[in-house]
Amino acid sequence: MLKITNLTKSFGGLTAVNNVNIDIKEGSITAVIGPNGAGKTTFFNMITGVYTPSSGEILLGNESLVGLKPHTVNKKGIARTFQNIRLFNSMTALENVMVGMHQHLKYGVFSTIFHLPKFKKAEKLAMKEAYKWLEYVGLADVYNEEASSLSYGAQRRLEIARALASQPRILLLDEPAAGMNPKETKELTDLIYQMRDDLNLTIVLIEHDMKLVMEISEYLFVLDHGEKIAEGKPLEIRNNQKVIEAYLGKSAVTTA
Ligand SMILES: Nc1ncnc2c1ncn2[C@@H]1O[C@H](COP(=O)(O)OP(=O)(O)OP(=O)(O)O)[C@@H](O)[C@H]1O
Repeated sequence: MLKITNLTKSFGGLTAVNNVNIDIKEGSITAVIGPNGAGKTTFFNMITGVYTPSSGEILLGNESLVGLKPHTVNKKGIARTFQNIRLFNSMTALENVMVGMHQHLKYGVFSTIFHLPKFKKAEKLAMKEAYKWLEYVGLADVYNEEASSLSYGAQRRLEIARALASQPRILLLDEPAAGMNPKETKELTDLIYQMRDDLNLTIVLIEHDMKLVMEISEYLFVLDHGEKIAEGKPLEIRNNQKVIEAYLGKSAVTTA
């Protein structure tokens, strides 16, 4: 579904992602892992149009995403969450989800400014739809609370609801379990399965929580210093010498 070929991104003299090839299968739960600074977020930023690759190709089906702006990539069916939660803190949970939907709303600027009936009707529908997504991620009871007042786990769910509201086919989750307690992580795991199964989503996640990654991913790609050093099923990755060395350091492995 997503075919990434020879993808490279350099910042001045630093090559953050170096000639990486990754295929993401439709309907899969795939993880991109690697030590700090391996290039994982840069990789997501290229897929979502935040960064233009220095070279390489990103194909969604037969269509290239290279050079497209983030909102265009989103319209094509790719949504994401961020490593550092990016919500509108003083807006309610419901309003935050409505922001995620704006691309799909059909009223024009004129109707919006003058609050014409067309706008009001569209807004009502949008609120209903946004509420549905809050219900889906288990946040219906806090729909009217300010985002900043929600627990950390709830804020991460709210980001997911906002991403879902843009009706993606592929959802990229950047460290979704960061800062979560074990109960929240378990609930997140259930939600990820649920999204894949109910919504036919393809899910790609960057995650440092190895327990979660090994449990939930069907396939993994491992980056280290910008290069893909391994790919495979969880068990293969767990036993891969290169991966163990990347995480622990070569000296730690040889002296162990
Ligand atoms: N905009 C930028 N300008 C310059 N260097 C950058 C930029 N973005 C990322 N880098 C560098 O690229 C490298 C890869 O960073 P990236 O954030 O993609 O790694 P990561 O695998 O997501 O790390 P982490 O797990 O710590 O989030 C790092 O050395 C980082 O400092």
